[in-house]
Parts: sequence; structure tokens; C-alpha cells
Amino acid sequence: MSQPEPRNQTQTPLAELTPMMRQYLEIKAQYPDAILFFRLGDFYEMFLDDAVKASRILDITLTSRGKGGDGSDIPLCGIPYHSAAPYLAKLIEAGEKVAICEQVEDPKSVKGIVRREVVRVVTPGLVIDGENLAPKENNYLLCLVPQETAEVGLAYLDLSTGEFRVTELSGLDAAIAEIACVKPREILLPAMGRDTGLLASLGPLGDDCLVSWLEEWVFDAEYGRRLFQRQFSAHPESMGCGGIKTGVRAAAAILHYLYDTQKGEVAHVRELHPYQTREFLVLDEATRRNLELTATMAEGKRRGSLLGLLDKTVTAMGGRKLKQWINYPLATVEPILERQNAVDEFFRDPTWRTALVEALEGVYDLERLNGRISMASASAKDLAALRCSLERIPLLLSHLGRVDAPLLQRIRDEIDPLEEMTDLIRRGVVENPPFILREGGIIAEGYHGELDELRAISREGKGFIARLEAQERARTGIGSLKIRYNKVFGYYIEVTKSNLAEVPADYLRRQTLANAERFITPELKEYEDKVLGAEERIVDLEYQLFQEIRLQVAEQGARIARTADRLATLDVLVALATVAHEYDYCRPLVDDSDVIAITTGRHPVVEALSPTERFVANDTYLDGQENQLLIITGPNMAGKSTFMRQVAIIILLAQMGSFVPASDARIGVVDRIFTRVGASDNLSRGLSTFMLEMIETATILRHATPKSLVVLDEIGRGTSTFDGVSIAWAVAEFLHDRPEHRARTLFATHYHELTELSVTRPGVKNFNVAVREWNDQIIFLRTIVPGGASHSYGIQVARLAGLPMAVIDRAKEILVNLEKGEYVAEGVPRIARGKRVAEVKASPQMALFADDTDLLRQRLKGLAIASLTPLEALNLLDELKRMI
Ligand SMILES: Nc1ncnc2c1ncn2[C@@H]1O[C@H](COP(=O)(O)OP(=O)(O)OP(=O)(O)O)[C@@H](O)[C@H]1O
Repeated sequence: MSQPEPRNQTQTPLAELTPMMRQYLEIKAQYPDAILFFRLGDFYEMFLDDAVKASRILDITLTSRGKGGDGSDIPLCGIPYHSAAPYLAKLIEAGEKVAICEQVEDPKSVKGIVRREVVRVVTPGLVIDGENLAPKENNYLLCLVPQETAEVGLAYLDLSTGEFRVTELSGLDAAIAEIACVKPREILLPAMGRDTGLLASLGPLGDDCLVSWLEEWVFDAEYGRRLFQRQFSAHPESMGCGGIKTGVRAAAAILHYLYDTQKGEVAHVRELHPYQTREFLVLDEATRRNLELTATMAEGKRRGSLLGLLDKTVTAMGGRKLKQWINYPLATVEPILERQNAVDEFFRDPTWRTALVEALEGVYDLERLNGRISMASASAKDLAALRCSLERIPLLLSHLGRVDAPLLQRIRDEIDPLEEMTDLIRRGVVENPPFILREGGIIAEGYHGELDELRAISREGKGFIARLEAQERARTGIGSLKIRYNKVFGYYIEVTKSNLAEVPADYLRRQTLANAERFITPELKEYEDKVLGAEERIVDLEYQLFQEIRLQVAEQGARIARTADRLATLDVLVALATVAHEYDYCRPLVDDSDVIAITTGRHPVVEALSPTERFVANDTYLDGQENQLLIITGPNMAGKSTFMRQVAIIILLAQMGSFVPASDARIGVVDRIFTRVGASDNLSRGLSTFMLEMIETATILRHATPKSLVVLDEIGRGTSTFDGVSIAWAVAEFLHDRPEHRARTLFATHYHELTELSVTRPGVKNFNVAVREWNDQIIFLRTIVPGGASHSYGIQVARLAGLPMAVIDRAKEILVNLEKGEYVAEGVPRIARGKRVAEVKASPQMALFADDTDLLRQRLKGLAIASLTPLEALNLLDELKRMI
């Protein structure tokens, strides 16, 4: 959804419009690319093109209001302001921006038109309200600053949590891979990129999110420094961003956009984390997709992906952190071991894990609560949720009393119980406050003296009325006398017509009804003022006190953020231990060697998704030397792809700090995993399957290092057999022979010729996936065994797939003849039997050919070879040749 062109809202001259419409158009002109929610009393109204668009998206009635200067109706639609949230969510979900324009003066105190201002622009990348966000997903706004010659700058922010990161990447391809990993909801790009086809180079990534173009001056380095100063009170250099100037410009542009849309401070965005992708195990876009790390390839679902399997986290923060760990596995041994030690400690003690999970279960999304609190949009319910969460901390800490793993010790020491804050909210806010802030009932009894007094008056007043009623009944002797209340008259005494004679002289008449009269007394009036005044004051005071409490909590935002982060890490570590225990994983030995040795490894997702079918485990050994490149042959459907993916996933799991699905594993840390697997669905970039395959292969050959893992699945199959074999062969040689690219490689192929590489290349080893033939059927054993496969069994697999028997039989005939190298005159494989033979014979050409053969035969039969001279023999040969 790229940003629409600014529209010409109306041709009407401003002077001819009503003052309100003029005000509307003036404000709208400042927000041409947003839908303007224009506050009119209890409604947000939308006009003109906005109204047409919004009524369609929201499925609400489009009406019209007055006339424009040209006499045409002005389209209009509106939504009630107090229930705007779901409508807003729907527009954002549809990729729209919404500018919220409020009345900033009290209409009662203004003559003429009330002043209005846009107080906030909500955009898909800057959503903070819980109901618009998936709990376990981040909501990122990303900014990309491409450069011709230097590094590309990239920064992204989740405003709902305050997470803000920045990096630089070499080239647009690397940046695109990073964008695919971050999956932002909105991308900011420099306006100059409009003319250079920047959006087109982003391909489908640009279609999945809103693209907003920012003017060039926003990216000015000096302006960026000023924004850093305003937000962080620091220079980029002191924040570790000295070496990434383009990255800093991207981050600063995000700050600019934030200020421009939020109109207020965003104090919870208090840190910016610079990072380099090479600090992590690098995975390109295709590899992430192929390995189905966070979404399945076919449907893009979380369920069925690695994330879906591992996600035993119980907090939303933990869920998001786990996804980050999968997206950014580590690439150095020390921190991996640190996580492993922690997982190991939990792994050994299921009871302890259960206790921790129970304690964590009561913890709400502290990161997002913190964001809303700091942006003053948190409700009293949010504060109560914060209190509930913080109340779990003492219990959690008591469970972490004795921990050995240094990471766990750090987590324990850095989780801040924030007792004084828990105490403040407990004292200040009632246990279960209402959602609405302006109707009272929020602040707890005993928190504020004046509030308590006012409440007593209000309560007392009500008691007084009841007593007064009894007293007046007794005084007047009118049993049916009632004291009532309505909004117009306040409190009054009602006496039916039949009792009017008994009314005392001090009653003042207020209203006459058909069969009753209403009176007041000075005493009643005095109490009324007190009670009603108190109730109004209570609501105001409660709101003021609530804001004070929220502000005090906001001041501790940094502490809440740190605690939230540590709790999230704890949640992930416990989840990984739980998975390891449930699926019987082992702790891998992770080191700096070149060895990848896996004993009885399994594919974690395939294994878990088909619990009825036994998953056959396989060993793997790669060392970059004698076992550097494994050629894996075997029939279709045998399990080659599954095996190779499983090796890649086991490495990734190990580098996340997780245990792995194997009985034993040693993983020499890998710098990048490359995969070239099957046909990609990326045809929308306008490339053919083969072209794409070759582009991906080219990338691999350029970037693979001896520390990388390369997975190649049937490369070359998108072209003719001879071309395919040649390319596959040359690629394998390249990866073996070039020391700088000697990556540990798994190479699955149907070209059995490739197994011959092992004769001349010492690092190449052949393996195949074992199958057994039985009664012309094929049974998949799924075990990887040394040696090359003898057959492809493609026809047997086709039979399993249900191809008609006629086709299967015919294919077998053709295969036999192809294998014998027999061809008919036209180069078609010679046919032993079958229908086509008869058809061929019946054709006139072939009949001619048959006659010639007979003639040839007759001529040869009649020859007396012994009596031929050499010259006659030569002439005869010439004649025979001409005959055919
Ligand atoms: N080790 C295993 N144990 C049990 N089932 C397996 C195993 N490996 C693979 N499978 C199952 O076999 C099916 C086919 O596996 P896979 O796609 O890996 O075969 P392939 O050899 O790559 O086939 P093709 O050459 O046609 O791409 C998978 O759907 C998977 O469920």
C-alpha cells in the first residue's frame, strides 16, 4: 500500500464556504495523506474524499451536509468519539493514516467557531493501543536511507514498546533482507527515491506495508544531531553510533516523524541500539522463508513454523523476544554458552519451571503498558495491570534465590521489584477501576484527604435526603410525600394533588403537574448544592490525582523497561527448557571449530507435526576438510530436503542458545546459512524461476565463507538436463576448490553424474537416502547412508501420486529405451511395444520407409559378395546409401 498522491479535496473557493468548512479545509490541507477525524461535539466527522473512503472501509453510511460553493453536496460520515477506537483500528489495519483533530477550546466559552487542532496522527507504524496490536508481534516503523556508494542506513522503532535499533548495511540487497526480517508495518523513505525506482526494488516488501516519503531536508545530518539531542540529550557518537552516519540519519528521520505525528514527547524511547548484522548468524530472506522460521511458506502462518513450535512463552514480551532470538541467532561462542547454561539449569528441574511459569503468567505486557503510561494514554486499568504484574515479582525473585548460571544471576539482580511504585498504585488506584477516566471511581479510599471528605459529603448528602423525607412525612402527615431528583430541577419534594392542603407555608412551589406539585425548601437546596458540587468536584479531583500518579509512574519508565526486558528473557529461557524437555533435545557443544557433528538429528517441526508417523533420525558429519561437501542423492520424496533443512535448523537452534533435536551434537559456530531450495514464490519481482535460482546461487558463491553452511537443493533443474548438470557440477567444484569460499555444503541432486566428483575431490562425500523396492513399489526408509543412489525412482513416486497406470506403463517403456540409448529415426526413444508403435507404422512416411527397408533387404540378399570388385563394392555402397 504505497501512499496515495495528495488529492485535490475540493475546487470550491474557501470564501464561499461556511466558516467551519473553511477551518476544516485549512486543517486538512496540512494532512493531505491522512484521513482527518474532525471533532464536532460528540462525533468525529469526515468530509469529502475522506468520507467516501472511510465509509467504504468502515462500512458506515455516507450522507451529505450543506452545499459546497459550487452547489454540490459535501459527502460526510461520522463516528461517535467515545467509541472511536475500533473504527480507528480498522482504518489503520487498512493501511490508512488518521489525523485526530480535537476542539481545543471549551465551546461554551467561545463565540463563533471553536479552535481545533490536530493532536495526534495515528499511522500503521505508530500504533500504541493494545487492541490494535497482536500481543506477541512487534509493530515496527522502519526508515531506509539508500546511498549510491556508501553503506545503506536502516533504523526501526516499535513505539508501543520503545525498542529502537539502527544499523548500516552494504548494499540494497542486504537492506532488503533486513527489512524482510524486521517486517515493518510502515516504511519511511527519502522523497528522492520516488524517481529512482526505490519502491520497485523493494518488491513485495513495499506492498505489504504503508510507504511514507519524507522530504530531503529531514535527512540533514545537522538537523539529525539536534533531534538526537532533544530525544536522548546525547550526541550520536556517545551513543555508539559514531561509525554509522547514514544509520544515524535514518534514526533521526524516525524521530522527526515521531514528533510530527505524536505532537508530544515520547520519553519511553530512551535508547537507540546500534547493531551490525555480522554480529549475528546472517540469514537472507530466501533462507528465512525456506526454513520456515517464523511463518510457514505456504500460508505465512506462525503455527507450523519453528517459532510456533518453540513458543511456550507465557508473556507477550517473552513471545516477542523469542521471535527476535530466532531472527537474530548469535555468532560468538561466549554469549551462546551463557544462554545455554541458563536453559540447562531450567531443563534439569521441571517443578521449578512450572513454578516460574505460574509466577510469570500473571505478568501483563509491561513494555506496552510502559509505553502507554509515558505517552499519557494509559487508563486506570493499565495502572492496575502494572500493579498486578509488579506484585508477581517478589514471588518470581524468591524462585530465583539460588541460581548458578551467570545469566540467571544477572537477570535476578536486574529485575527491579519497584516496590514503592506497586505501593503507590495500590494506595492510589482501586483494585478494579473502570475503563473510563472521566467518571470517577478510580482513586482508592484513604489516598487523598479532600477526596475522602467530598465523598463523605456525597454519601452523607444522600443519607440526609432519606432522613429529610421521613422527617417531612412526619411533619406534614403526608404519607405519600417523596423527595426526588431530576437533572432540570435537582432535588424536589413531590406532593400529590389530594394532599396539597397539608403543605406547610415554607414550601416553595417549583412545578405543577397533572396530579402533583413539586416544591423545594431552603434546607433541601442547601444540601443539593453541597452534594452535587461534591460529585462534580470528585470527578475532577480523581482525574487530576490519576494523572499525577501516572506521571510519577512514568518517571520510573527506565526501571520498568529494564525489568520488562529481563522478565522477557527469563520467559524465553524457561520456554526453551520446556521445549527441550518435552521433545527430548540435547545440549549441543558449541565451539569455534569447523565441525558440525550431529548424532540422530531430527527436524523439530516435521517431527512434532506428525506425531503418528515415526520420524527417522539421521547423523551428519561435516568438517570443512575431508567432509566438506556432501552430495545427497535419492528418489523424490525420500527426505533429502527435510534432512538438509534439519541440519540448518539444528545449527540455528544451537546458536540461539537452545538445545537441539538430536542425541548429541557439536556445532562449530556458523557465520551465515545460505539455502537454495526448490522453486521460490518470488515471481512477483518479474524473474523466471530459473533466473531467480541463478541469482540466489550467484549470491551464495559470492558471499559463502569457510564458516558458512550452504544448502543447495537440486540446483540447475530449471533448465535443460545438460545445462543443469554442467552448472551443478561447476558450482560444486567452485565451493570445493576455492579456499575462501569452502563452505560446509549439503548438495542434494537428481544428477547422479555428480557423485563422480568424489573421485577427484577429496572433500566431497556421497550419501543417499535409502529406499527399498518391493513388488515394483518403493518404500522410503528415510535413512541417509554413504554412497550414491543407483536410481531416481521418479516413476514409482509418480505412481504413488496417482498418475494413471497407462501413463506409468508408457513412461517405463520410454525409460527402458532411453537407458539403452535406442532412438527411432526422428530421435524419439525407440518404443518396444505399445499403441504409438502401431500409429507410427500406419503413417504414410513410415510406410515408405518400410518399403525402402524391404527393397534394401532384397538387394542385399541377391548379392554375391565374393564376385564383387572393389570398385563395384564402392558403387554398391553408394547405391544403398541413396536408397535410404
Ligand atoms: N527422516 C524422516 N522421517 C520421517 N518422515 C520424513 C523424514 N524425512 C522426510 N520425511 C517426510 O517425507 C516427505 C518428503 O520429504 P522431502 O520433501 O524432504 O523429500 P525430498 O527427497 O526432498 O523430495 P524431492 O526430491 O521430491 O524434493 C516429507 O513430507 C516428510 O514429511
